[in-house]
Amino acid sequence: MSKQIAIIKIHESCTLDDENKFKKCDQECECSDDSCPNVCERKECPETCSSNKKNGCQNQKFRNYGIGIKKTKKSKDVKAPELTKPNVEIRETRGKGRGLYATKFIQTGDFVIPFTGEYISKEEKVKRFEEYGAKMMEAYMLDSGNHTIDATEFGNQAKYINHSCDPNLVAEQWKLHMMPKNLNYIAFIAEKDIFEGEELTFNYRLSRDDSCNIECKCGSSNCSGLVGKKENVGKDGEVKKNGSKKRKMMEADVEVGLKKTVKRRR
Ligand SMILES: C[S@@+](CC[C@H](N)C(=O)[O-])C[C@H]1O[C@@H](n2cnc3c(N)ncnc32)[C@H](O)[C@@H]1O
Repeated sequence: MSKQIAIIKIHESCTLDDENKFKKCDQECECSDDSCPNVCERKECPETCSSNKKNGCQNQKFRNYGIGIKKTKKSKDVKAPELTKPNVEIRETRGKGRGLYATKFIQTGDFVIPFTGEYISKEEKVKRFEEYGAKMMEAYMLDSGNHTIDATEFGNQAKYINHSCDPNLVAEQWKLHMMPKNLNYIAFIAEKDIFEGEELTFNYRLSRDDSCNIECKCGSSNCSGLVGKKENVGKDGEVKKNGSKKRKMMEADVEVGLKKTVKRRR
């Protein structure tokens, strides 16, 4: 069995426009798009946010999935969330092993699924790779910035998301209320409308250290040929081979740390 790894590196910086710059997440705020300061900064709102609002707070997706729930004195008065399950299922693909598929229509900007697992250091990642390799086990890992998230033993369905050079998901880093500030949580957000039965994919963007020589079977017209291979982007930002303009922009976003926004809806 081969070792498997997915690495992402994402930089997010909130750029609220002048009108919303000094806005606070107050009773009027629906927390459903970037006009909410918390959503804009990719921070989940505190659970008490819901009870202050007529229509509830829409920025509770990790908590609704069961992540980051901590009982506090205040939270005794707040109803525990009814846990939501993502509209996805694992299926066998053609030539890529298992994959994750949509079981319902998913709209652009929707939160699809978080990536869960154990948070480990870079040193532990190297150690575990060797251990998994020795045991002929597949390793499922994602780089969250400060840590690597190891989903091999304790991950959710998100570990079965395959790579595509023309993906329909983007991985975002989020901070959760009451959770350590150095932990980045990862959410997969729909970058396009996704129809029932479609495979969910994201761009692995493997770093040079983690690059692999697996032939990419994503089937997209801008396929780079290898799973997660970084394209050859010149100084002028021009992709040297096999790159579409859209892909070039995404690469540039990552390289220079610009904001990559997917407009969120309710
Ligand atoms: C994180 S796993 C994804 C789930 C995996 N398909 C499975 O069955 O466990 C990553 C591995 O899936 C396969 N894979 C993912 N995307 C692929 C692609 N576009 N083309 C070929 N193989 C792919 C490769 O073997 C890669 O190492």
